[in-house]
Amino acid sequence: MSGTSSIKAVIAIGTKNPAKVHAVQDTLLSEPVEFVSVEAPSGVSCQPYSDEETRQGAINRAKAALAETGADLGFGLEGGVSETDSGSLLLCNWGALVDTKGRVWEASGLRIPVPSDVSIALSRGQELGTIMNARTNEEGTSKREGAVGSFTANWVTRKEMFSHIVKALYGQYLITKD
Ligand SMILES: O=P(O)(O)OP(=O)(O)OP(=O)(O)OC[C@H]1O[C@@H](n2cnc3c(O)ncnc32)[C@H](O)[C@@H]1O
Ligand SMILES: [Mg+2]
Repeated sequence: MSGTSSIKAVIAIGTKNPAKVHAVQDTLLSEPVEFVSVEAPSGVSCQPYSDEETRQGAINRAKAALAETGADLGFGLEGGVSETDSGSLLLCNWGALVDTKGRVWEASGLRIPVPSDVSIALSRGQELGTIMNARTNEEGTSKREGAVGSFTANWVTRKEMFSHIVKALYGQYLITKD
């Protein structure tokens, strides 16, 4: 049987975390693309502690995912916290999309205050995922609803939050790629 097969762009996703992988795959479901997910180093600390570090982690992951796979596009998504002028913490999340020409598109997502008990644990050097597991008495919260889900009674989940970033990245890419 012969058929016409359209050539699909391959998108590499720089993580194995299902909350992030599904955010990309489900958001771009109707686009002419294929997906591959790979562990990609963020090149920043496990728990980024500023907007800039979180943003850089997303860019590094996107570039590493592209380099590891030879895909057409690479997505990097990174979660972190950033300090306000008054010293309190906000959850922050960043995404980057890169292409084979070295172009980079960026977007950040929802910011929401981190409750003070969680902030204190973070300031002692613990990773947010670990703190949230202990706080909810569950394992793998960062792979599901995430801290943002816990702080919003699951009105905003980690996947949904990253989906918004993915839309902002892909939309920017579509209008500037040519
Ligand atoms: O496998 P990777 O992709 O690294 O997935 P991760 O869950 O470790 O995700 P990040 O490195 O991007 O996140 C940094 C830390 O923040 C935690 N985290 C959990 N939920 C989060 C949320 O809603 N926003 C930001 N960070 C979150 C996460 O578990 C990590 O400890
Ligand atoms: Mg991580």
